[in-house]
Amino acid sequence: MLRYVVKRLVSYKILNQEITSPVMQAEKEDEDEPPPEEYVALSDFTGSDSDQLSFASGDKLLVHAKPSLAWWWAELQGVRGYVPASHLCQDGTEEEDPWQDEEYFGSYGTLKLHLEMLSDKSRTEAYRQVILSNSASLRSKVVMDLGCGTGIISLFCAQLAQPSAVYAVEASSIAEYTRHLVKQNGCEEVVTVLQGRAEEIELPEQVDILVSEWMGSCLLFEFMVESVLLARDRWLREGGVIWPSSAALTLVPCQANSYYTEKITFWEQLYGLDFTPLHTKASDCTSQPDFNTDRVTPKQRPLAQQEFFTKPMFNHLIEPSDCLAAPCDVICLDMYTLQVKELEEMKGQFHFCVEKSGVFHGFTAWFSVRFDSLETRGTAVELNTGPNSEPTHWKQTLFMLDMPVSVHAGDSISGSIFLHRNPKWRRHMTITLNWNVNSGTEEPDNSQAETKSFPMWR
Ligand SMILES: NC(=[NH2+])NCCC[C@H]1O[C@@H](n2cnc3c(N)ncnc32)[C@H](O)[C@@H]1O
Repeated sequence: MLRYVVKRLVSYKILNQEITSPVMQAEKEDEDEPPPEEYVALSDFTGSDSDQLSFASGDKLLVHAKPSLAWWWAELQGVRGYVPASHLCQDGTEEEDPWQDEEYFGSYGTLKLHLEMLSDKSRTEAYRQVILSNSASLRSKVVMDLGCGTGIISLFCAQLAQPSAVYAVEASSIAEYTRHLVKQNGCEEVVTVLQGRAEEIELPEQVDILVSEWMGSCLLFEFMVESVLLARDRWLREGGVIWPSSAALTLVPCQANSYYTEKITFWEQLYGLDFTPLHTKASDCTSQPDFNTDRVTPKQRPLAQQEFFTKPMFNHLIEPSDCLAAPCDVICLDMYTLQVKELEEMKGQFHFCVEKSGVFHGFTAWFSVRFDSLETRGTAVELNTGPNSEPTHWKQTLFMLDMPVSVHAGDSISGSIFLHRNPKWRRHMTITLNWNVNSGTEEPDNSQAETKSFPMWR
């Protein structure tokens, strides 16, 4: 999953080399400007200041430049201005599959991804422990392993328990090798590898257990969870068990001094020169605009923050000492009742009591999943990807504010998190954080409400 993201980021990197043109490019009028691209407005937008261009759903805009991922320089009926990229899509001629399956399953057809996942001992041992601790109850049961990859979970089932059948479903070309691995380990009597998408393959029977390792960055990126829910509804018999049984997304306000220093403070003193205009736009405006909001366009948002803090940092390792408060589970999923339509927009609230003074650089997120025991009164197994557990290949995800805030013990940080699935790119989402910092000493002041949206990754 992260490797998929890295692959995407590589392609984004190539993309960014094309479009990391400074804002001035957006205003450049000369003839070598590349021809504008035509986009269609998905919804209405009303600009909030003079350099933003308002439009209505269905309007055809000409996009002249993409100086940032969030704001583009576009034209409508001869007038140019900044527009929010999230409101636009290329007209219907765009052929690309919204699930990007060719690239997605192509990336899982390489050993690189499976090597990394199998190298993650916390992840792989958790699934092994689930099978081992439920081996007696797995006797004579029918199992579906959705997205089996190299088949490790299916092989655990055949090696550690005596199920009557395991259907190992894998859409990528790795499935051809998975069949060899099943035979090589003497499991071909029990394990049947079916190559194809779980949504499209046919099983010969209903299953008693549906097991899958589907979790992505911030729990949901890749949205493979949708495939698990569809398989649950189609193949899991009444009273069957789904592993993981539940999942939680956890959030904490945090310091991120080294990352902030590396990307922002770095510009303070460079070889005796002052590069601070790259991280502060104070000179351009009388009052420093509030960068932590979506309303600021590239012109107001400093270039360094725009380039380094627009997207989440997906391979962050947070130290427990960087946590400014006790972490909070902000979104909890019950895999037995969760519906696909609920994946479009998920919301969680939080209220953090700051436990120690420090700099509030942003939020860090991670997830945990739980595997209910098949045995009555049996012990559940948990896989936790947070800072107090053994590190996993998921690491944690860091959401940086453009402007850090000093906080003190006794302050509170309250607000909400929105996971908004991308209506067009179905494996992607935007995570919007809304927060208020309230000093422990003064009356709560809601005018400090902040909001910032982070594309993951489109
Ligand atoms: N934890 C994750 N985020 N990804 C790790 C597991 C992903 C594995 O499931 C396969 N896979 C993903 N979706 C599907 C699907 N709908 N049908 C079959 N295989 C799938 C994919 O090819 C890969 O081998």
